[in-house]
Amino acid sequence: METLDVKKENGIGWIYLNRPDKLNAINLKMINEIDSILKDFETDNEIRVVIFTGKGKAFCAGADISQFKELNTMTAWNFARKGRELMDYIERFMKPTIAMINGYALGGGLELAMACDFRIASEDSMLGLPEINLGIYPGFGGTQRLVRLVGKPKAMEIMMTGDRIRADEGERIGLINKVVTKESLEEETLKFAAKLLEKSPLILSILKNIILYGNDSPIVDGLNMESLGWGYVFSTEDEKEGVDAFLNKRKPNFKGK
Ligand SMILES: CC(C)(COP(=O)(O)OP(=O)(O)OC[C@H]1O[C@@H](n2cnc3c(N)ncnc32)[C@H](O)[C@@H]1OP(=O)(O)O)[C@@H](O)C(=O)NCCC(=O)NCCSC(=O)CCO
Repeated sequence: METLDVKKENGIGWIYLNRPDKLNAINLKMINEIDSILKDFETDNEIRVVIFTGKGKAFCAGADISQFKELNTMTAWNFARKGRELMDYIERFMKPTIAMINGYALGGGLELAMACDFRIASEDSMLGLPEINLGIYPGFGGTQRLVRLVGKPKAMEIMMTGDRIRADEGERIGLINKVVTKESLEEETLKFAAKLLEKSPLILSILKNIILYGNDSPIVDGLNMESLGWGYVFSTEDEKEGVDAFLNKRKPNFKGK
């Protein structure tokens, strides 16, 4: 991979954005490489959680601005569409995803983090959607996802001023799940991932699906999906295992079946 470093370890698929000299700015090559590695992780039964992070001092400083001079209406639209489709894929990914934010998460970098299920940030991280300062606006889903995560007034302030916020402010407004020290970032992220690894991967996928699609639907449809799915879950081996383990006072061993 030209723009990524990838590793598979103890059930976790790691995706390191790897253009540190450009603060891991996202170009078309990176979009295609993330898409390709996610397809591999999706079908690899050993991988149960995916973690995104950045090499060097940044998580990701957004889309690669050096490419912008060559863009016209058609090619810019196409680039935004490709970026957005990747973020949609990450959001709908069958397995839990975590953004381990190690520094700047700006523009497309924050949009990538927002497409993940969870965001754990080091205390020195800075977050923002500064596109307005370039005379553009967020194009990888930020205009929609930030509003849903933090509410309209804060989202409008962040996007319309382009101001950066610190990780602790991000946690306060609900954008970040957990802020930790720089030194403990990986350890804390692994601790969080370990909780997910203990659960049934099958039931986690179903639950994620219901939360996401339900959130985009009228509540009556979301509630209906919930109860239908709840019934379905009782036909799985993992439900039998979980209940049996509880009743017999032992730890469950979920198989994802
Ligand atoms: C993140 C900032 C504040 C860091 O500033 P600083 O520490 O001073 O580091 P720099 O010298 O600025 O950056 C080092 C190196 O990386 C290049 N770079 C940084 N960001 C980008 C980028 N987004 N695209 C391309 N290249 C980038 C920078 O040019 C330097 O390269 P040299 O060759 O050494 O000159 C600061 O870098 C910053 O503000 N970056 C831009 C953040 C931004 O506006 N992001 C939004 C992009 S648009 C977008 O994401 C559309 C999708 O919605």
